Amino acid sequence: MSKATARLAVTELQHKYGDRPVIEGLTFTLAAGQAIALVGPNGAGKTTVLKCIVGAAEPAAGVILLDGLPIDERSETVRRDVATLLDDLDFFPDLTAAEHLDLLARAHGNPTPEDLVDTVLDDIGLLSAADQLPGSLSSGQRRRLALATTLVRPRKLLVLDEPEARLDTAGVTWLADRLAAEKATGTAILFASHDPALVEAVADTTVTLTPLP
Ligand SMILES: Nc1ncnc2c1ncn2[C@@H]1O[C@H](COP(=O)(O)OP(=O)(O)OP(=O)(O)O)[C@@H](O)[C@H]1O
Repeated sequence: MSKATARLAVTELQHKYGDRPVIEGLTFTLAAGQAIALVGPNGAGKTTVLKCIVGAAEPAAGVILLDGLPIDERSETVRRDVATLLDDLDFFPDLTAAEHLDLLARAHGNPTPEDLVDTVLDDIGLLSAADQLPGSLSSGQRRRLALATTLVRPRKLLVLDEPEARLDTAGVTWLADRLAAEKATGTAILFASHDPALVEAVADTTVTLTPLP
């Protein structure tokens, strides 16, 4: 795949915490409509790579290009095109599940998101919890709501850290189908996962990281 056509191109990425290298010489390209899974044991550096890509961590070296341009999380284009779910989200305690999604969709330029919000809530199995406050949702339901935030906004690249976390079996099956549908509409997906079945179902390419000595 040529770098010119890659949605995301990562070249010779290096990251250190203090003096300790965690990522060294990582290179991969991700095309529109494709998915790459980052796999490897705890501490291998998967989250660190994702953080470098979304600007939450500063690489020590390397180049990260989104559609051929250096990725800059402050740019409007990047904020529009890259939908990210890394950690658990902090929700507003006094906004319902539906209001969170509504707010996010409007912030990303959709003036009439009601139908979309209903569809996504239904899709993610939270329609009956639409009017609940985050504090009254189960941890799995909160995780579903967090995933839903990536689905009510524009996106060309989805960056997900262990999206399967806290989902039940049906939820993981839904997630695999949903990510496949995302790919079919041209979204590129970079995700870290410890679930071999999800990786098998979604990833076109697997990048295995190993902890550095
Ligand atoms: N803020 C930090 N400061 C110092 N070291 C860190 C920091 N964050 C992560 N590390 C270290 O960097 C290494 C990679 O961590 P990272 O979270 O990227 O791994 P991971 O592959 O995502 O692990 P897991 O599968 O447990 O989520 C680990 O050794 C971790 O201890």
